[in-house]
Amino acid sequence: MRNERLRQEMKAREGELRALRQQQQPAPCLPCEHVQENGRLQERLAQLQREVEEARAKLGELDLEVQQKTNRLAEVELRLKDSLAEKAQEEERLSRRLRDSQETIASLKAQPPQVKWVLLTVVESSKAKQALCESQSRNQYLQEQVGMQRQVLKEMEQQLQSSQKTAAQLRAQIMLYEAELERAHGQMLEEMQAMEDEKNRAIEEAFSRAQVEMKAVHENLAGVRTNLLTLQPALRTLTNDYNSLKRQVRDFPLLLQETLRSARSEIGQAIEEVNSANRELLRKYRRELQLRKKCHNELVRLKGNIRVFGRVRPITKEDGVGAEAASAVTFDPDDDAVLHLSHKGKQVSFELDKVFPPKATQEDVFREVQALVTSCIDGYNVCIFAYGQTGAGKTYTMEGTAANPGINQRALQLLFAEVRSKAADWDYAITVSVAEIYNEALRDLLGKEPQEKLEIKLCPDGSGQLYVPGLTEFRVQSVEDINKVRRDEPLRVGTLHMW
Ligand SMILES: Nc1ncnc2c1ncn2[C@@H]1O[C@H](COP(=O)(O)OP(=O)(O)OP(=O)(O)O)[C@@H](O)[C@H]1O
Repeated sequence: MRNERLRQEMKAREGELRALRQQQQPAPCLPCEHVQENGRLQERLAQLQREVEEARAKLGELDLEVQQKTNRLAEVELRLKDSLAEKAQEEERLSRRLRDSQETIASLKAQPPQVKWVLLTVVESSKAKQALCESQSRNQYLQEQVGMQRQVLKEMEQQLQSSQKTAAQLRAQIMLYEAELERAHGQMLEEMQAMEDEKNRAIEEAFSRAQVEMKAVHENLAGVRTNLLTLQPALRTLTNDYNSLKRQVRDFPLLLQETLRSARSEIGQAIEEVNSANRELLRKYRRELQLRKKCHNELVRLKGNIRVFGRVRPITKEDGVGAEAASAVTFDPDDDAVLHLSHKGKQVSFELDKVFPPKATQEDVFREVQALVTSCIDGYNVCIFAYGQTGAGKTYTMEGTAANPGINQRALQLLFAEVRSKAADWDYAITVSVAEIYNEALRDLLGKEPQEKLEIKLCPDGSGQLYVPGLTEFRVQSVEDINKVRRDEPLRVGTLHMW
């Protein structure tokens, strides 16, 4: 009963396992840890099934063994029964023969007195003699018969005794057989009980293991289900995204071809436009270049290649006091190119390209030279330098102050502004070098060895240009870069070279 119940429970668990496996099968999802966990659970289920199969096979073997032993026992019992029946029949037959013999003996014992009387009467006549002879012979025969019967009786008694002995032996043997049978039966029952116990134990162990595993499987399955439920929206979103991406990928070559075609035509059109614009710009540039060169040449022709400006600074307390200090320099109100200097009572006049009076501002001075800066950008060499006695205002004019910068700062601002405005069409490289000529010696003020004397040489390209081999150059991108270089080594001379 218990085995049957366990079998039914095992069948029910197997059914649950199959149902779980079927539930797990249709979940082809993305490769994730749940799939791996499913794989592990399936392996575990397969292992449990194998264990159940093994237990079932073992149970079948035990059943077979019990069946064989039961059959053997039934055979032995049957043989014993047959043997007992045979013995009982033999005993019955012998008893019957013994009874017959005893009856025969008893009947023979009852006959003798009649025979003796007949013998006496027969002696008197021949007939009697004959009868006597016959009786005698008959008597003889009967006696022989009696002897024979006695012999038979004796034999039968012996046979009976031997049969009784055999029956006793058989009974003892039967008892032995019965005892042995009982013992074998008990042993068999014990073995059957042990096997039954072992089988039950194995089934219970397998069942409890299966229950534990089933519980774990259920828990894992619940977790997997929960994860699947939480993953389903994400999976749906991913599937939608994937489908939309697939559509995009499918349509992409067409879209790409279309886009490339339109881009090509746009680019071709743009290139054509740019080319025509470039051609137009080039034409304009060449025209402007020619115009500028013409202007420059005109300027040079009109103003001369070398221009000399005079600037009279305001009177300071270092100039002394008095009328002489105040009236040392006078101007012609009608000509800004003439300067009169009073020297020892005589007036000396100087004619220059332009004279800046004390009231002239830094902007006024720079306006006069700023065309030279643009000439520098156009490829002409320009040199602006200040000359004068100590305190004449060279540094003020060239460098100026932070609040009121001079030619240098303004020229650099203009230079970089011009370069920036042309940056789309031109590449400019601006470098800074600072050199000093003092007592006929040329020194590199930005070099590592400022005391080292350098030389001025003619360019070997035959252009007639001068250059200083080994002069340190710094590439600069802005006015601030130049000022930084100059902060490290301030210009000692108020001179600006551009080339
Ligand atoms: N146009 C001007 N307006 C106002 N102040 C000026 C002007 N020119 C020069 N000064 C002032 O005169 C003084 C001397 O000028 P500055 O130092 O420029 O002379 P310098 O020629 O460079 O002298 P040095 O050769 O000795 O260096 C300075 O205080 C300067 O501010």
